[in-house]
Order: sequence, then structure tokens, then C-alpha cells
Amino acid sequence: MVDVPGHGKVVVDIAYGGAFYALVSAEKFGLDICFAKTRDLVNAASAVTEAVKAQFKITHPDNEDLSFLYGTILTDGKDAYSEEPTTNICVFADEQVDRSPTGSGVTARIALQYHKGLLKLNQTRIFKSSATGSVFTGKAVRVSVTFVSYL
Ligand SMILES: O=C(O)[C@H]1NCC[C@@H]1O
Repeated sequence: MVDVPGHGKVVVDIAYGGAFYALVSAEKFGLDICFAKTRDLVNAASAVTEAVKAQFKITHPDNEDLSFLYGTILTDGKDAYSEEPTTNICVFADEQVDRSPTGSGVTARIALQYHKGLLKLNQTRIFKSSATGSVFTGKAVRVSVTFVSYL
């Protein structure tokens, strides 16, 4: 749960796909991922990024250089498996909008969907960018386990 100024307390997921992202349905901000103005989507995503950065410490188990939140991905909320594409927009770094569905972003979405039991290994999903309509496919191929010691 993150307290997002102007939006209140919002449940977001944090997932890693080569970079850490906050992931949340655009609907939580009253926005339709396909029809909302990009500026409004960017404002909502940036508010989430800033709130998560201020309220949570992001730690990569092996690499301190990767221990930060790279951005926020607003989605259509369609995380359960479907043959239909699921749409997202990735707002990363300094409020940049990716033209594509985002390589590291869809990897994070796949890891999260697998973690939630919504996607099986080798089950391909289609990801679409709401910014341009460009499409990626992706699947989880194996589970890797990293042990973290807090001693
Ligand atoms: O697709 C990617 O993973 C890169 N493009 C924008 C965000 C990342 O840097």
C-alpha cells in the first residue's frame, strides 16, 4: 500500500525484470489505459513512482546499482491469462514514456503474473503499448531462486 498524493492509499505491486517497476492498473486513477491522455497517464505514473521512492526501500539481492525503482507501469489490469493482448504504458527514468511495451517492463509483468499463479511456465502472453500499439510477446521459461541474507 502506497500513499499517493492526490490519490490516497493505493495497492501497487513491485516487480523486477532487469529493473524494478511499480505496477498498477490505470483504472485505480480513474484512467482508461487506451483512451486517456498520455499526459494524465504520465502524471499518475510519476506520482506513484515518487510515492514508492519516498516510502519504500528497493533492494536488489546481488547488485546495489540496481537497487532503485526505475519507473511505474500502468496497466489495463488484465493480469489473468488470456490469448488477448494486455495493454500497458511504461513511464521510466525522468518521466520518459516508452514507445514499446518495454522489455524489462513486460519481463517484470510476466514475473509478477507467474508469481501470482496467473501464468504458467512457457505460456506466452502478448503485451501492447498504449502509447503506440506496438506489441511484444513473452513467457516465463524457468524459476530462479536467489537467497537473501539479512544477517
Ligand atoms: O525496454 C526497456 O527495457 C528499456 N526501454 C525503456 C525502459 C528500459 O530502459
